[in-house]
Amino acid sequence: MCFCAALRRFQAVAWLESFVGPIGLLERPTEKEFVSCLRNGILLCNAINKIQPGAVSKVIEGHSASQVLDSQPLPAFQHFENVRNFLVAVKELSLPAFEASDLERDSTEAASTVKIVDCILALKSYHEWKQWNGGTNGSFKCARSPIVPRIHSTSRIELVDSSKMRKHLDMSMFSDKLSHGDAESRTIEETIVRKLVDGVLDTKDNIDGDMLDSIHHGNMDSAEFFRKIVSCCLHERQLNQSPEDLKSLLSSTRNEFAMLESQWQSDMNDLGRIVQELSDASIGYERVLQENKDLYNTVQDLKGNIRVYCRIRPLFDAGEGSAVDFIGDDGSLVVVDPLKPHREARKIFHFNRVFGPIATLEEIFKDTQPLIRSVMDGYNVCIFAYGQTGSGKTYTMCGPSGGTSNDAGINHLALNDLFHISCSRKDLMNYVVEVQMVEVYNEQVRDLLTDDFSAAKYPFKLLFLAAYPNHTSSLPDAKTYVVNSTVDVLNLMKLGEMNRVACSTAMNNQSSRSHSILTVHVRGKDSTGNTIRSCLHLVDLAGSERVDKSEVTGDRLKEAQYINRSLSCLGDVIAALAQKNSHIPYRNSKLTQILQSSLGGHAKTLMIAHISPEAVSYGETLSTLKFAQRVSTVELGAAHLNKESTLSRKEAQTVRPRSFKENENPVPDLTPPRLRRLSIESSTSVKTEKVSYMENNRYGSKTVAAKSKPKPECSVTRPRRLSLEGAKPIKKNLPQIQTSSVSVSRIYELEAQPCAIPDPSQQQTNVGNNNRWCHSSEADMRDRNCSGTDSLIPMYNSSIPRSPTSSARQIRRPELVGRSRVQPIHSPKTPEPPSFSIKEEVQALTPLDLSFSNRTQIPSYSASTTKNGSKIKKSLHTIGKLINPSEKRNHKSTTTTTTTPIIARSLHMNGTLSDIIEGPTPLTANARTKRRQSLIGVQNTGVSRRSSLGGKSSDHQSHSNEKQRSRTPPPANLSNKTATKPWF
Ligand SMILES: Nc1ncnc2c1ncn2[C@@H]1O[C@H](COP(=O)(O)OP(=O)(O)OP(=O)(O)O)[C@@H](O)[C@H]1O
Repeated sequence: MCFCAALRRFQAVAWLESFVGPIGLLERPTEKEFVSCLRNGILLCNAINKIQPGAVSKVIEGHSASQVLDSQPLPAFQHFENVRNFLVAVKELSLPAFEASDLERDSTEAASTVKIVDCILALKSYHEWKQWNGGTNGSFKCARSPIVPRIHSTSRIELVDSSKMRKHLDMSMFSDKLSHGDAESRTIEETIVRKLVDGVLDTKDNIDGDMLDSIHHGNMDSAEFFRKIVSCCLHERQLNQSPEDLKSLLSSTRNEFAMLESQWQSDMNDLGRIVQELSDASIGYERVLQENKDLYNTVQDLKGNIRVYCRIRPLFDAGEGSAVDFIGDDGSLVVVDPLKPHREARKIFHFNRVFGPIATLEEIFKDTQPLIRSVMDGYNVCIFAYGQTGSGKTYTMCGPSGGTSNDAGINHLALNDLFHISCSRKDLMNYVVEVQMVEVYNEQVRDLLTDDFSAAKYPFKLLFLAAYPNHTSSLPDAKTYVVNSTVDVLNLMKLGEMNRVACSTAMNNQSSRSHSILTVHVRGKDSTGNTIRSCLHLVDLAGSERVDKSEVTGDRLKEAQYINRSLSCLGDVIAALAQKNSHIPYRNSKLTQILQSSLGGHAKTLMIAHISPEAVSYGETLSTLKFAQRVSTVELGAAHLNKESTLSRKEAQTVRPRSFKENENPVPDLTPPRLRRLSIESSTSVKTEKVSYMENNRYGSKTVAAKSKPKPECSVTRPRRLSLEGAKPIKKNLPQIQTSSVSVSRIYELEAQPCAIPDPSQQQTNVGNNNRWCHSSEADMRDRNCSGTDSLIPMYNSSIPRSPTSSARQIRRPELVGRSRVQPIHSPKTPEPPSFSIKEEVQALTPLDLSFSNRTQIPSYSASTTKNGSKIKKSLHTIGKLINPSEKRNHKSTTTTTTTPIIARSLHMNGTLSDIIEGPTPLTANARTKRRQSLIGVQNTGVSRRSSLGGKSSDHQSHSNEKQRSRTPPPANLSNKTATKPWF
């Protein structure tokens, strides 16, 4: 039996009944009943006419359905006419037809019935298509019947595939094959699937025609087709589910969803925990990195390394090869000789930062800013530009056009920043900024901010700051101007630049022939009375040059030799510092003397090494880079904070010795401590006492406070301070020092008391405009040996170019665009030689001043050294005891360092204070031995310890001794051109 055909038949009957009305058949009629019902053609004609009105124009009505069922034969013509008309109409609609004979009663066959059923179902599909489409859109394409059965026997059905060979689906064959075992199991499986497909096809009459085509053409295999059908059925079933089913489905879905949700929640929690852990780890890592960085910086700060930046000037000729091969973000720099890139190996250098040719001044300043800011916190800072001539030092320090506000250099930006900070902290602290500007030209120090350039003004004498702790300037004779804004400083800088010696050379048409030093002194005082004092050196060195390249002669050649020599001395100092030598040859040049506090003191120092990338400068570039690399290894020791608290000042005042008056200045310490030789651990306490001492000096008080609170770690400096306490008798003969002391203390007093400037007309153009710090009266000014005109600063027209000249720039009096008054603060004058009676002094001393008595007695010994050798020995012994008996052994070396020079210096205090001014010379062990021998009369050399600076022939031996001690060469003989070879 053909299950599929039967199903389709029933479907056709059901449709006919629903479409044309009751046809008198059961729900599932047999083939015979089905055919009989249709035989007269009336039902078929009615159906097609209903679909396509008028398709069969005349339907011949015949027997009723009951007559048909009664199997009464109809007249043949009637039967034939209706069926023929119907088949014609069907063919016109391009629907599958059948043969009229298929409706013959006695010839009922499965195949013919199938055709009739196909035709009826095609009509149904056409009707549905027409309804859906309205019959207007396209033409109806009838799906082909999936099966055209041919019945061979009652139990055998042959499926005809339209395109392929026939396949037998025979149940008997199926059962036969089942018994053939596994070999044919696959075929069986296929067969089963096909059977199922048949069933589905019978029920799913609305299956997409294309899908049917696909399976018939073999484009889709049966299994796939079946899967699609089943999923479709399942879907339908779900849609047709009852509300209860849906409810249960909903609740189960909800449960599933809740479960998924909780699962998702817990997964998210896990994920969150993991992300949190990762984030914690990453934050921790960042923190550790930051800590490492901070620690590294702290170590660097403690070591006090000089920071070194390198700046590369752009090529003048863009087509030329550059010596710079690579610039790394980490401060590495690779250079190679552009002329021999293959033969010469590349050289790698490392600095704190490297700025390429396109780096702007703002970028450089950004990295420099923290240093400058620390000036306002009380640290001394030195920034100096180094490099060969024409490499861009002046460009960096002063800006492209010499420091105009449009193109600001480091100097300008730094001062801008200082004033900005000063302004932002004005509620917390009152700052006072003073400026000095000098140049070192041919080993002479000249004030660039003076309008009096008579030769008598220079050379200046230099102070050793360590010997004058109450000074922030080593140049007391250079004019100091109080400034209130960057504009003030710019005006002063313009004046300084105008006065600076510059000329044209083959290497640079505006070559600076001197080292210029702009010094900014900062004093700050907060509401509680705490003060800070610091200074910022901004140094534009003259460039090293090869005289053969710069093609200079005459005066220019002499200048070049001086420049090279002083740079060579700078190199010597750097080398000695890098090697931690006991002797640092600061005194070999004025430049190193001035920079001593920055290079060897506890300052923060930054060197900006400049290089020219041209091939012709490759040799000098290498020299500069090597020098800079070496500088970066120099350890300065931790930078000192120059801060003083009110407490320490009060403490010092309460224990002030009875025998001394206010405003009496002690003799400066002759033997400044080598601060950088002190251990970092003790630096804080030393610093505190030092500051206290400094302030005491400022107010003319004494430093007995230090004595009243002995601290073992301060033993290095204390004896020296004690030794200064007894300077009162000497001070009587030092009126200028006394005056200057008043001046400095007045500054602090006047800070809170604005006072009038004597000449109101001058007040109008007062660049400094600093009432707080001006001098109170003309008398004061006279006291300070300062005339009214001294305080007048000519304001030069900024448009005046710094013209290159073939000779050293004459000190021109440029056009004045206005005269402004900046109140100069005069530093103390150079003290005059003391002349005093030692005996008187000894009598005047109290037991408290025993240390000083030792010191003051010593000059008398020096006068009679040969007679009183034993006294000297005794004196030395006493001094040793006074230092600190318990520490004498432990600090043997430091004690010697601090005391011996005092004695040594005192021994040679033969009535002039020039020695004091020039400061002490650190002594090596060898020198100390010699000195001691001379003291005890074993060997009296009688030589002066004058430094190489200004050393006269009488100092020759001392000089040669110094030469022996120092590993650095003596000052070159300037008359000898070949002798001026740079250190590097
Ligand atoms: N970064 C730069 N960008 C553009 N031009 C520069 C730069 N640096 C320097 N120059 C130019 O190079 C020339 C030489 O510069 P500068 O005078 O600053 O050199 P210097 O090192 O100070 O020389 P000297 O030591 O002889 O005084 C100037 O014309 C300057 O404008």
